[in-house]
Amino acid sequence: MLPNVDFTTTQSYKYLADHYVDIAPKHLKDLFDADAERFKKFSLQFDEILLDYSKNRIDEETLALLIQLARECGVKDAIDAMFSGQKINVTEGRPVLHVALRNRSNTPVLVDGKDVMPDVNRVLDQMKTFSEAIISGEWKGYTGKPITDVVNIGIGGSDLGPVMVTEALKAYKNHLKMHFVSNVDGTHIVETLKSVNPETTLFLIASKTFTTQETMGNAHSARDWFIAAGAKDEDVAKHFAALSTNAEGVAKFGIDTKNMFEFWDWVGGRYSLWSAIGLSIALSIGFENFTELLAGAHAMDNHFKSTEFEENLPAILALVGIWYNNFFDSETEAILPYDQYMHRFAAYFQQGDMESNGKYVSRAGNPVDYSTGPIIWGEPGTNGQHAFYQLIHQGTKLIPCDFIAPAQSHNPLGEHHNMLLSNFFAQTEALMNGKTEEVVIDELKKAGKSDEEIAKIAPFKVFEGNRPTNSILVKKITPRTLGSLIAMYEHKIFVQGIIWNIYSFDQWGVELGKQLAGKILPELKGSEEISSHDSSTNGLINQYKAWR
Ligand SMILES: O=P(O)(O)OC[C@H]1O[C@@](O)(CO)[C@@H](O)[C@@H]1O
Repeated sequence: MLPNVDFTTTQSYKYLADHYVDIAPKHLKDLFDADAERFKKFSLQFDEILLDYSKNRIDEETLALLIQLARECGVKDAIDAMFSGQKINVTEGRPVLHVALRNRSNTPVLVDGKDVMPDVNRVLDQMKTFSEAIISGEWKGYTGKPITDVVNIGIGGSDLGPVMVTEALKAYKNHLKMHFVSNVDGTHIVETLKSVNPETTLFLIASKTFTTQETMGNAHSARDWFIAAGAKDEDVAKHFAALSTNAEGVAKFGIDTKNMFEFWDWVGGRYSLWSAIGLSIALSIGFENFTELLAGAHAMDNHFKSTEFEENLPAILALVGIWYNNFFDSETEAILPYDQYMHRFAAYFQQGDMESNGKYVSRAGNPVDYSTGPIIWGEPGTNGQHAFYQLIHQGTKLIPCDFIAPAQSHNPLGEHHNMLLSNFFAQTEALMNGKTEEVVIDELKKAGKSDEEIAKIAPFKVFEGNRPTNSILVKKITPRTLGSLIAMYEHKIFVQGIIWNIYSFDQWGVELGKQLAGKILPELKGSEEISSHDSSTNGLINQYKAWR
């Protein structure tokens, strides 16, 4: 099973705490000035992905101690436990095996003594056959027309992954128009249904549990709309498919289980885009490209489980993140893709990271007394530069940032890509070097400012710098490199959870709100005053009922 080590009691943690005192006062500029080989020492390449982590507040001693920390916390054993199908999702009694979904080597993966690969491949074959029939137009709707629009109805891991990937790989998409409905707010389904024709629309009801309130509500509304448009119950089979682990729930909803694409309870929702939940991806970019996505992730899996931590991209990202989170007290991490197609990448890892490591109870069952999962946020560059970079450059908070960019654009147009990449390079350089008062004053003098004007404005134009970043340069965002990138971040999250001694695989924290919403929903019917809650909740509910 998983190790149960309080990392703050390890020898390497103690050494790191001492080392922090030594390295914290050093400026990144000085670290670079002192070592011409710094970029070479602190960068790694995996296939067509370059990770430059040299603009971090580390030296070789820091890295060695962080790697020692990973070893003392049993990270390698934990990796082996995950890949071998041990039930490391202890609070739900399940293995954590999204890696099996993309195990293109087809080496056996045993769950309760049974190899899961035949089932994984059966569903992949079913996805291939189905997606090819829809894409080719061979599959006809109830009036004999081919499908033109696909509406994926799901939320959380049943939405964020498909949305992020189909957007990131838009350059590979075919003629099918993809739509994603997730919010229970009626606006989401109403606005979507305005733009589609019931005769040529396929609905994918994506839900691991097939009980999620938002998804079931939207699914029923879609079905009501479909029947109200003139279709009959028997036509549902031509226009509704289910992606789920819950065959009983699917049948109860009225979807033919022939149109069900199953996956299993050892697939976490936030790790499910590689499973049947990825059917919308296969429909959007074609099954072959979907298998390329799987292959890229599989390549990263092999790298992760077989590479020493010194050369291990997910491990390095994880350890550098722990350095800031637990020694510099940073609270957030920004993911900044300089690629408009990757505009949902940060949002995807808000669930991936925060639902995994947003935990305060250790694997021993006790509240922890240290910081765990960071707040993940971000927007594509260069837009972020015109929104929140002010705070990253001159705010009082340390915000480690991951800058991601492709060397090749899918839309080469004049100087655009050079302009984009010039900003990608310049921002991490500026965050590292800053701008000294001396330089500011010199610039103001050259601009003809008087000494009095300079004295007034100079302090506001100084940049401390010393703000850490990772730069991830990808040759081109393709299904394969995207698969590797996503898996790299998944494994980074895994390593951090192991070191923080928490369970990264359940999500009990999302349950309480759902339970209370279930109690409040019936109170919203009728017009009587509500008094069963605290005065705030009662006041809000009663005002809502008065106004609606
Ligand atoms: O796929 P489903 O079972 O409908 O769950 C949707 C999402 O709901 C959760 O918040 C769990 O309740 C996420 O973990 C999950 O991805």
